[in-house]
Amino acid sequence: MSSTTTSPIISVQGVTKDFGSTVALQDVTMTVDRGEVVVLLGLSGSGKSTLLRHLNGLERPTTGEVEVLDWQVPSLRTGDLRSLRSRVAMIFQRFELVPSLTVLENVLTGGLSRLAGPRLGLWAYPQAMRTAALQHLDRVGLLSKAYERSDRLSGGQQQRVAIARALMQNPEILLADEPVASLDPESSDQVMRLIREIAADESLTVVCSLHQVDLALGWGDRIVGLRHGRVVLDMPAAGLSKEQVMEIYGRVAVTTTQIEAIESELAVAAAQVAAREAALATAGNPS
Ligand SMILES: Nc1ncnc2c1ncn2[C@@H]1O[C@H](COP(=O)(O)OP(=O)(O)OP(=O)(O)O)[C@@H](O)[C@H]1O
Repeated sequence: MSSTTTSPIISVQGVTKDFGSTVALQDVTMTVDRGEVVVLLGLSGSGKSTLLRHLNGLERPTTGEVEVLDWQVPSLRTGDLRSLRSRVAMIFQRFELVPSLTVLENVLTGGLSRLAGPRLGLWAYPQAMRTAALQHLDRVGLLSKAYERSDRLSGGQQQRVAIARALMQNPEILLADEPVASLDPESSDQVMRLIREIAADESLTVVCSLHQVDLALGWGDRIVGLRHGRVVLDMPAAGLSKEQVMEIYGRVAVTTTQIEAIESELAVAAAQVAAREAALATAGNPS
């Protein structure tokens, strides 16, 4: 009998992140296997972006460990950090394209880390890179827009350009930070479907933050729920219903946060009542 064990491509162990008095992440532990498509699900402010940014070294944990592609991310210095980021692409809610550049030039910037220096203009890039950029644009269905200024495109199209730019890195991991939060429902569906198809075709590992339960349920292999910086749910998406997710969120809200707050308020109130009763008793029985 043979057994195979694969180590996770991403491992986050006991990560806490403070920004001054704000605790953005609290003792977060999660792993992602190669080829997995994981959704980070949580409300605004739950820590999704902060967690994603730890995975490519944009943030360092206050305590805890982050290992990605066998690198201990928080201790990486500039050169290794650049190597890590060339293998870990990221797309953002607001696309982060250069508005005045053409679509094709924007895609080409995704390959800059492979070149010795910055490039100005389309023809400054090697022919092979221009060909690859056009292929990626074709992949996202925007070949016909290659020579248009990127700010002339719709939001959904701009996000598809950002995906093509990410593909220029030949990444192993794609981080997507609320990639459809600025899009209408139809464009959102298109973009989410595209990411899923590309992940399968390219054997990409994907970690994507979302706040919409409906989108998350039909999409990822696994859902990791965050609330107030804590992991409150980590389950395969298959078979998980919206009610279950909402219920788990509700219960966690009540058990960990609200009950603690209510209990401490009750303790204060009880102490005040006891003090008042003692004062009244003393006033009523002067010795
Ligand atoms: N650089 C920072 N400085 C101070 N506080 C920060 C910083 N980055 C994040 N935070 C705080 O950390 C908490 C988590 O923020 P984060 O952006 O990770 O949440 P999120 O789930 O991604 O929410 P959203 O979708 O609204 O961005 C929030 O309270 C936020 O205000």
